[in-house]
Amino acid sequence: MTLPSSSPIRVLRTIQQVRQWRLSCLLNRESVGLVPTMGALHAGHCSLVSQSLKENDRTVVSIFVNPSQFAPHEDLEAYPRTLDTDMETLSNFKGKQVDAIFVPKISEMYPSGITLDVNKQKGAFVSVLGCSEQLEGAQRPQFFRGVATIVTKLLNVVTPDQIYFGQKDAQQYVVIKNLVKDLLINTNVRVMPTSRESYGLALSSRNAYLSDPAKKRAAVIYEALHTGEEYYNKHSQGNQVKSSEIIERIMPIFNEADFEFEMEYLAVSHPESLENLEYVEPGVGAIVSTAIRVPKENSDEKIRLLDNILLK
Ligand SMILES: Nc1ncnc2c1ncn2[C@@H]1O[C@H](COP(=O)(O)OP(=O)(O)OP(=O)(O)O)[C@@H](O)[C@H]1O
Ligand SMILES: CC(C)(CO)[C@@H](O)C(=O)[O-]
Ligand code: BAL
Repeated sequence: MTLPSSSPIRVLRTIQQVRQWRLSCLLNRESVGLVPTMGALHAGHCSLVSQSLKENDRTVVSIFVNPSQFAPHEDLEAYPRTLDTDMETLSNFKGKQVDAIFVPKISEMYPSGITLDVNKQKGAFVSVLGCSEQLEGAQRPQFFRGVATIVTKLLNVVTPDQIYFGQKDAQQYVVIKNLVKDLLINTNVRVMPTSRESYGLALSSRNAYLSDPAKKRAAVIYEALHTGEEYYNKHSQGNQVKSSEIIERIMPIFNEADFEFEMEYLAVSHPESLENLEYVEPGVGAIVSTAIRVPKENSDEKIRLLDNILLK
């Protein structure tokens, strides 16, 4: 896990190293962008990095598979870890380069230790009020608390001018925006559009669990959401549109899919509060989001994928 000695990218492993790096940026009056990731980098992550490179003097990418956002039965152990390839990917940006990669150990980020059992976690974990019990929050109760905790820690360590998230994990960025606002954290939360395969499937590190044919089949997720978007765009010219009508356009596409899937939720939510919406008002808009478990090829195992569409 090393970069070529000629690489200008600094690999920071401790909080102290990050703080020193950050201080040097401050002394040079350089703005800093932070892109938090769990690694297994793909073009979606790279779009966040490119944006940060454009908008800041310096960019740091964190790579940390955060245990506290996984429940004990989830895929923490199996989660793809491809640090060498990730470092290569981050070294290969054309033009302006990433300045630093932060790759902390678990003990660095969780000095009081950590257990995956949310009821036994000690130390300062960040509770998220409001939207934590809906959608992802209902399906993965530990998820928002874990994400809010690690992102707060990263913000405390890096103090970036801007922090970058992807539209794909819509509920995550809504939670983070609320957290930054409510805890009066001095950073700008930037959200970048979802990068997709040419056939529509949202890029995701967990796609690595699927074969190419299984990924192609999973493209039905985007096809279905896009059908809902088209319906909304056609009927929303100055009018509110009933959420149930949007859902009624989306569901048949899923039902015609030629594989067995499990839908955890399909919801039309307010873009800022994530409250369930009965009607979508043009100008206010909505997030139509879904979590689907799609089968791996030749296996009973199902992989959980997220996607969403932003209605304007
Ligand atoms: N397809 C994508 N387009 C744009 N941003 C993305 C995309 N996929 C992930 N991101 C963003 O990259 C950041 C890091 O995400 P993460 O490392 O968890 O990757 P991921 O692909 O979302 O992984 P997972 O499969 O675990 O959901 C998050 O802000 C996430 O929203
Ligand atoms: C924001 C994040 C890096 C926190 O671990 C993670 O949830 C992710 O990659 O989306
Ligand atoms: N991108 C979301 C990270 C997670 O599912 O844990």
